[in-house]
Amino acid sequence: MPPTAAPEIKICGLSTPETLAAALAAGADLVGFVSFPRSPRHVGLDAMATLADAARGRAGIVALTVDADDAALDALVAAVRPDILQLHGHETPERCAAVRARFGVSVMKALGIGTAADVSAVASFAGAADRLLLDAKPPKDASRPGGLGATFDWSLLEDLDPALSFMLSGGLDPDNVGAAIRRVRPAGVDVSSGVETAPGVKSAALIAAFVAAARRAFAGEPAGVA
Ligand SMILES: O=C(O)c1ccccc1NCC(=O)[C@H](O)[C@H](O)COP(=O)(O)O
Repeated sequence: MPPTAAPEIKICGLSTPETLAAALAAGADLVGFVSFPRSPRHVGLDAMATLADAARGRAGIVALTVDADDAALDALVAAVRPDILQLHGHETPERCAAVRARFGVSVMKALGIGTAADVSAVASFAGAADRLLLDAKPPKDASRPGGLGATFDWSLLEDLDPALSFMLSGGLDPDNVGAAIRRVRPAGVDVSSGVETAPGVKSAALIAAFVAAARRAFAGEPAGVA
């Protein structure tokens, strides 16, 4: 599932049929399911397959893994049949390209941004992944590499090659996503914590508010127009 020219809105970390239904009803373009046992959003393969089947044809199905080996990805791809594999660990450009070639699915590579050096590294992934997701760099002692609800300094992205297309994530929520889109001009946005009432507990109301706010900003509506 290659990206289109239209902006993409992704709701990540969905784990129940009810909140998946809310994301689909709100018009999310991509829905993400987390395979990382230490995460409060982790779903096992059987549950992920059931959720994916409910979303198939209505939104792009994104399966998120962290430094998964081929055996783990074999099992996940066979069970879930995702449209996109989100690689959220330390995968290199070579590993991203190898995953794409082996499984024949689109790859979304998440990259943590905390310094100018992190921004410099982004370009090396451009040919190896179909989508680049720029996220807040997790602290060294973080329990997981993403889904932490932390923003990063968006001004760092001013040094990015303007020809590079990327999605923005990291601490977005219904209140700040419009400003983020107007300032950073990403090709898409991704949220998890910002549409939750507690870690792993998604809110249908917050999902709807997030998608609506992002759509308004992508449509070029000025801030303050509801
Ligand atoms: O959500 C998790 O628990 C998670 C665990 C391991 C790797 C990545 C994880 N989440 C990634 C995301 O949900 C998003 O792609 C991104 O990090 C934005 O998250 P948030 O700042 O919570 O909106």
